[in-house]
Amino acid sequence: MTVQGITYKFHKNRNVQIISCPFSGGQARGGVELGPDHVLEHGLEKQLESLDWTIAPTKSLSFPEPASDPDEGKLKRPNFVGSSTKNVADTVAAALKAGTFPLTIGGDHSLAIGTVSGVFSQHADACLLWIDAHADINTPQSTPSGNIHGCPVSFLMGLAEPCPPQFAWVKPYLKSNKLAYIGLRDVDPGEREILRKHNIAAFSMHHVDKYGIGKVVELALERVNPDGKSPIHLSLDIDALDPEHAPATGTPVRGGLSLREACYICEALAETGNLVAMDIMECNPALGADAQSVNATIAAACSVVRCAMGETLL
Ligand SMILES: NC(=[NH2+])NCCC[C@H](N)C(=O)O
Ligand SMILES: [Mn+2]
Ligand SMILES: [Mn+2]
Repeated sequence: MTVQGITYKFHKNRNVQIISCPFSGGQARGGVELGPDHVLEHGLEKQLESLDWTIAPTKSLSFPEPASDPDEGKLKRPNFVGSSTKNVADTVAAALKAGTFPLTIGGDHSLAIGTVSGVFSQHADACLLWIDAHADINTPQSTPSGNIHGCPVSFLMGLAEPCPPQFAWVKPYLKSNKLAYIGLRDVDPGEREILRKHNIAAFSMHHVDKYGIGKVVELALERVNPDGKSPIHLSLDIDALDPEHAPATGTPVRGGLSLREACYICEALAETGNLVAMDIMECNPALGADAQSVNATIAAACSVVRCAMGETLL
């Protein structure tokens, strides 16, 4: 692939399927369902076109709320999240079957139950890079909040026992040696135990400071993709970034990634040539202190996506 005289070794097939997911059922704060429209209004499609991607007509999913949705144990809105994420899984799988790169814009991070299921249904040997302040690996028992956006990884790994019936369709594709985190700094006690028990590659902000982001990405890829052959799914929660850069999000945590560190992660994954899907999640335009902080958050989301799609690699 040559663009303006520059040869790219990554993203051999530059066809992207944007999947807009205005979904907020995995947490309690209104407004995260507005994220996709804001990101699209920021001009993401044009930006990707200028990076020489062919854009399939954007798929905008709609998520009908079930008439009745009682808690399942501690879990809130299990029917809504279960059916919505199934829809996302089918859409992501179809995008991959059609030879496109699924770029899913959330919406809250429970959507990743769908995106990751869709990717692993097509690429059984894939690995998952989860860039987030949070581990999102609570089980239905360990969740302190009952918000399912704090639980997707446990469902994907089959750690929820018994599995809530709304998520019986989720296959436990994700093995502990195919998952790596970067950016963690707010991990619940139950999650900490799970990460240790399963020996999951978890790089916190401490490791980013200690080793530098370049080394951390290298270490993460060594753990989940030692032979360099696995397809990579990148699931990026905008709250991985420091609230200075991305304040408009539901669960901000201070002391996060700089914009450049987040961009670097995306560039390094693009550079592998193995990136097959990306999620950008948890932008909540209703939560910025003012228009400027919303705009900064949306601009940061567009930046990291462009970096993952090849912008800054020359
Ligand atoms: N996707 C997110 N922003 N997740 C935040 C999760 C917060 C907390 N660990 C919980 O389980 O409720
Ligand atoms: Mn998070
Ligand atoms: Mn998250």
